[in-house]
Amino acid sequence: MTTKLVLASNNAGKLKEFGQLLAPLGFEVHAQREFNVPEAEEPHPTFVENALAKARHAARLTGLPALADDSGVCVNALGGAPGVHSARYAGEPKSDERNNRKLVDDLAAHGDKSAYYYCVLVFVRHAEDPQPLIAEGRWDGEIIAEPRGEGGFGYDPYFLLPASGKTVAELDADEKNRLSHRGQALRALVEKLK
Ligand SMILES: O=c1nc[nH]c2c1ncn2[C@H]1C[C@H](O)[C@@H](COP(=O)(O)OP(=O)(O)OP(=O)(O)O)O1
Ligand SMILES: [Mg+2]
Repeated sequence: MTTKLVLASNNAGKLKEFGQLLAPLGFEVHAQREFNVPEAEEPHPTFVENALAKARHAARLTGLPALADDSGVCVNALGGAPGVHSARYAGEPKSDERNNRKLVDDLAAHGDKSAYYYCVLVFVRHAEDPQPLIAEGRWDGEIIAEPRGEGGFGYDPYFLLPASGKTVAELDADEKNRLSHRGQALRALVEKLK
């Protein structure tokens, strides 16, 4: 049986990746935009609380099971910033270009460029689900000052994978999904759905 679910995100990059990751698994996936679900508030200090808020919001407004992702880049020399604030690091309106510029500027004086992507996924069967399924993923790398590559989204052109010498934006979609924080989290979540 195929499970129909709503993806509680308006981020085009995430939606594309979830489409690729979920397609082979037999889910019928709909973006929340198809149901005119407005962006949820994300006021919380943790990824898991924000992901839960997004999932409940989409489930409440659609009556469907919902999957939400809260994610970001955490930079060690910056005490874990931008972290949960990654999407709005350089303020409103959200802008990947300004976020990336601010990140590079903020890191310029630091020798330690190590960072990691972090993703929490929350699945709720309905808005009041007392047992949300939760999974996480982490992906280590370093922040570089000059962008490279055209793939991915967000911070990817500045996120270097030292093992391959490539940025995430230089990976093809399948490679990114195999390695990424989001791919890891989704595979862990799917195990819990079984
Ligand atoms: O694989 C990734 N490659 C590059 N950048 C990424 C990735 N994963 C998260 N990120 C960055 C983008 C954004 O600056 C923040 C997520 O913020 P986050 O609030 O979870 O998502 P969002 O507001 O863009 O869309 P939505 O809340 O509708 O899902 O972390
Ligand atoms: Mg957001």
